[in-house]
Amino acid sequence: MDLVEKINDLCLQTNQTVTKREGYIDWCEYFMAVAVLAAKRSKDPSCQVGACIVNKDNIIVGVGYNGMPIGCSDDEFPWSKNTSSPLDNKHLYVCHAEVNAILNKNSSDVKGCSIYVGLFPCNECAKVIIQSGIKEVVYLSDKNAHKIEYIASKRMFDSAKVIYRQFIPQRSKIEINFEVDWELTSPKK
Ligand SMILES: O=c1ccn([C@H]2C[C@H](O)[C@@H](COP(=O)(O)O)O2)c(=O)[nH]1
Repeated sequence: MDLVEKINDLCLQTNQTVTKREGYIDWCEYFMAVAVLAAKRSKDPSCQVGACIVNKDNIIVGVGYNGMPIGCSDDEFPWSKNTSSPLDNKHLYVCHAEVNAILNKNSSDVKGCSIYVGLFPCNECAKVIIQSGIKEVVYLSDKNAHKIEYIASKRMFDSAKVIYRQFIPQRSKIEINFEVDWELTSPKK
């Protein structure tokens, strides 16, 4: 319990005005955290990407991460790249996080939505993002900015008027603790 929570707890016990909790995460942190959490489902040993699509009402309408297509076993299909045999390269098979998030949508479409992604989208994802009507891309890392696929993404986004902006975290981490003591956090009866 932090100081404000302790004061509020005291206020609750003595029937005094209680102020709202501090330290809560804002919308952008929340959506990017969902994308980062989704990435933890990825089986790709070298790069885990997550994506979270949000509508204008701040409702999450799709989440995805990079993985093998349904029915293509994570244990049978390759996770290597730079292989001598091109057919053993993961890039031929993996569905990208952005595409999975769009395909997983729980709304009729994703027009006008924003997509939060760990990694700036490649050119193939950029095409799908544009065609789906997504209007904003918020990304954490642009580590591939020098590669032609990513230069092409920006060229297409600029032409199609899809806004892209980097998410600059105001905190280095958000902790998820499954061992919450609900007795301590619940208001007293
Ligand atoms: O926009 C993108 C770009 C890449 N991915 C996925 C595809 C792969 O599983 C990894 C990239 O692997 P590397 O080892 O860095 O080549 O990321 C994606 O989901 N979205």
